[in-house]
Amino acid sequence: MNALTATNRNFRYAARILGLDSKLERSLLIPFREIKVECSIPKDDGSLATFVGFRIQHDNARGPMKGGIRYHPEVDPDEVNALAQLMTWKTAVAAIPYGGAKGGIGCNPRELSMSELERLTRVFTQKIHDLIGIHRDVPAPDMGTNSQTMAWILDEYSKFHGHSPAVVTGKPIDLGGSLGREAATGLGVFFATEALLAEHGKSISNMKFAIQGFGNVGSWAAKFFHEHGGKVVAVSDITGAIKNPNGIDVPALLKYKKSNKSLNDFQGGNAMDLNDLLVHECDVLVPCALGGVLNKENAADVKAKFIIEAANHPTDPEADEILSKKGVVILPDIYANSGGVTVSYFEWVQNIQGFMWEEEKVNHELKRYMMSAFKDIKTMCQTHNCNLRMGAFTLGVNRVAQATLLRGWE
Ligand SMILES: NC(=O)C1=CN([C@@H]2O[C@H](COP(=O)(O)OP(=O)(O)OC[C@H]3O[C@@H](n4cnc5c(N)ncnc54)[C@H](O)[C@@H]3O)[C@@H](O)[C@H]2O)C=CC1
Ligand SMILES: O=C(O)CCC(=O)C(=O)O
Repeated sequence: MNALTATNRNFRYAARILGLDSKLERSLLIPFREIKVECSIPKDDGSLATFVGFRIQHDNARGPMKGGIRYHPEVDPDEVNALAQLMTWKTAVAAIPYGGAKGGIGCNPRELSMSELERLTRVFTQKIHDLIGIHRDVPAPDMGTNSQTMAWILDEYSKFHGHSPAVVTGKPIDLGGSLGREAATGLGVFFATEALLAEHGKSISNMKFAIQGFGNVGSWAAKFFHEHGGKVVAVSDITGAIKNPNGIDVPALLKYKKSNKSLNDFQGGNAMDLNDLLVHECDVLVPCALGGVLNKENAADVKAKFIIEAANHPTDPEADEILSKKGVVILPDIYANSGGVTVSYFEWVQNIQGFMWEEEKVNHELKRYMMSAFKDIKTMCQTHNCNLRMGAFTLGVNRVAQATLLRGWE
């Protein structure tokens, strides 16, 4: 199912549970602004390459719009639209004063040189600079982008508007980035998993984890699970997948990946088929890569008892139904991966304050926000007798609806 259809369906279901007025429902669903730009750059060999960039600004009732920028060949307007909408509900679930947005460029960053990536990022920034801003829309990294990408956006934006560190988050520390932001999504995933397992009388220790994606989110999450006694029994990325029933030595894998840029031929496990990771024997499945990976084709074969949605919309509604019938507990994306945007908020606050927090304070505050959101979601689940996804959706949608009603339309 298309990402936007799936996200709209979840939103409509939540709106029905909340009994939202149909006009308000329509107003919340339609994005505030959709930006599509042509980005042409000279390649290193002198030839011209043209890419299409998007920034979808979904909603700003609760504050400046916030969300990452993705570089991936499959970026399309519907997916960016869905991801922008998810950011609106996510920032509301996290109770941070933002709306939602998302951006992306349809490109394969693995096939572009550093200087080509820099030119592409600068051209994209030139096209959107007057529509983003510290109190308007604040980008951050997502799949295929990182702190270097944010540094280029900051530099290009500052040429038009003066030095503005708070216009992006997930920046390098030397440019005003926050301590703890790089690890934040993975650490938030760890706190969220700990809270969910505790509800079920379990702990991270000795649970078996299968992790799809070993980039920013997946590698940090794996590190935290491993450090707390979890057994990471399978890991995959775009280059391959490995398994080890006794638990992979995650620090050794991190070192291997850093020097080899690939998981292939890692000696601490056996190679397995990429697609088998999602149905591998484990207690906890943690998708940390693309959307829509759990669908009606593979949901019935999932062995995990818990799914932690570290990626955005990894489970489509058809899979949701199959998995819930099997009794699999799913911790939804708009809560599970909200640690990233929460520490982005701390970064923005630090930039505005002109004051840098200790990493310990960042992580302490992150845990506090994650625990508080979990409690709020559980309350919604009890109030509306619904699962965790609808608990999170009703929580987020209700907060945005209240802000919208309070502001009015005049
Ligand atoms: N970076 C962040 O702070 C946040 C990221 N997310 C979400 O987490 C997910 C991952 O994002 P990042 O880690 O930032 O991206 P990344 O670009 O750092 O890493 C993505 C990983 O997925 C792997 N991958 C791609 N296709 C794959 C496939 N078919 N099978 C297995 N692995 C595959 C890549 O090789 C890479 O290891 C995305 O859905 C993103 O939207 C959500 C919240 C915050
Ligand atoms: O850190 C941020 O502002 C956004 C992170 C993001 O794109 C996401 O949570 O999906």
